[in-house]
Amino acid sequence: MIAGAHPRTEPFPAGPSPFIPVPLTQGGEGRRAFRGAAPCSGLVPEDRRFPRRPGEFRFPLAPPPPPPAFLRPAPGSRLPVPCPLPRAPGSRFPAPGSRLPAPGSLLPAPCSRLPAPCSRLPAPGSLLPAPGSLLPAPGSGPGDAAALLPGVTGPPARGPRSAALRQRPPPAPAPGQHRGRGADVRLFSAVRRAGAKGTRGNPDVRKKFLTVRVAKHWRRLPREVMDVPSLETFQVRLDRCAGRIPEAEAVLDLLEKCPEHQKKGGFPVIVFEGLDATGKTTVTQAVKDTLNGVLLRSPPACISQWRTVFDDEPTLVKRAFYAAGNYILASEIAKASTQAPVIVDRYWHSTAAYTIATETSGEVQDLPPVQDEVYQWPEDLLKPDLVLLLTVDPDERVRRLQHRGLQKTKEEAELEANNLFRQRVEESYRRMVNPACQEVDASPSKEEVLKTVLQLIKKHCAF
Ligand SMILES: Nc1ncnc2c1ncn2[C@@H]1O[C@H](COP(=O)(O)OP(=O)(O)OP(=O)(O)O)[C@@H](O)[C@H]1O
Ligand SMILES: Nc1ccn([C@@H]2O[C@H](COP(=O)(O)O)[C@@H](O)[C@H]2O)c(=O)n1
Repeated sequence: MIAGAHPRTEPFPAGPSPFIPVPLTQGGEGRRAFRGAAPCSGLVPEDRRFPRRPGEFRFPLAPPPPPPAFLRPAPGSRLPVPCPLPRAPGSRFPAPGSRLPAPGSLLPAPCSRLPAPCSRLPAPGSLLPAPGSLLPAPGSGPGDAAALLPGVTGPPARGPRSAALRQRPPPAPAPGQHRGRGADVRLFSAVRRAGAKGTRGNPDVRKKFLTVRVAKHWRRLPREVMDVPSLETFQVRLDRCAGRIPEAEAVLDLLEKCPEHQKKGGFPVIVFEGLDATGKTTVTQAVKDTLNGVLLRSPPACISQWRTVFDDEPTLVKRAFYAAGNYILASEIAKASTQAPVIVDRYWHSTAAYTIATETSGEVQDLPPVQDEVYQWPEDLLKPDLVLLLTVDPDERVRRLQHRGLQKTKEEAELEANNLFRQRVEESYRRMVNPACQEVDASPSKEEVLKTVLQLIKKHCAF
């Protein structure tokens, strides 16, 4: 049975009658206690359970499987000299300006961000820079150099799933939508249109225009962030880093147990979103009690123990973890919503809003424009009936954070210190569509906020 789900034998509503608010609890502690919670033992196989603190464990419990035969060196052949890429002094990255080895050559010994020895460099034309091209200086782009190195955007690391993922054709674009690398396609079609109108017959102008537009776009959002989000995209991303992060393999195992294209049951699914300390824990608990519903959270309990591992990873890996959590959560929602109303504390909008805000800089005007594809809900992820965005006056939010008294995460500290980051997250939430968020001013008292929320639920959800 789903963690936290109420077993039900009779149709809703049973228990306390809906819309009669129950007394409000303090809130806050419950949700936070989830960071590092024990895994759902039923879902995680015995040999895949990890200790609570990530620092206790950094290597797979079992020795890694041998590389597939086609990657093993021929008998009698000499192993390559480890780490042929020159390193910048004191850095894990190759020195800026160093050249990549030829395709098919053997890669260096493991050095945290590089793949296991014996894996092969991808062929030219893949997402990696062409062989012989100059490597960017570490930290030079929004995704930083790590995002360009294998293990993050390189080929899937290993395993039969990797092979299956590689063989599968890329997902077909939705009607009217560009294929996977939408950012490029859109960017270049925009340039071509502008070129046709304003630069016809003047190739020099076109050249300059192209350079400026492309550079500007890449400083804002790396292409991978713009990829059309789907379960497969995130599986591939996790698979690529599974060689060095065993927890990624465990997440993939859980994902494989979730049926694809989950369908909602007959009861409403209501999601609560917002910055930290806006009152999500408090209000979700109260709504759950009032409606006699089921309360679920993202990331779900069975993977939340690995949050600290992924929170320290580059954005693309971190977000693939949270996105995978949303797909696992979807299967919990699908099941629970056949039994009772489902209240969800964070879901896809959180993953998207924090990704967009992290990968951009500057003011809200610098975010991708309203109606951009990045604000769309993934086609293959179960949709809720209603998404409520709790917003609170910034000073009040700081007071609540202090009152909560828990240690701040790195991201929460950044939210507090960096006004622009906070504004970008909130504005990204507001720009999400299909479904869009209904904004709720959560600054008033807990009782008033609950009343407003229950009215909105009554208005938008069929009971
Ligand atoms: N309407 C309200 N008025 C005053 N205080 C509130 C209100 N709602 C919540 N609080 C208090 O603010 C603090 C943060 O609330 P809560 O934990 O519910 O927020 P949250 O959005 O779940 O935070 P996080 O995302 O960090 O888990 C708690 O101490 C809680 O008691
Ligand atoms: N669906 C989700 C859920 C969470 N995140 C990330 O976690 C942070 C908030 O976690 P709390 O437990 O403090 O609420 C949030 O800032 C996101 O970075 C996510 O990306 N997607």
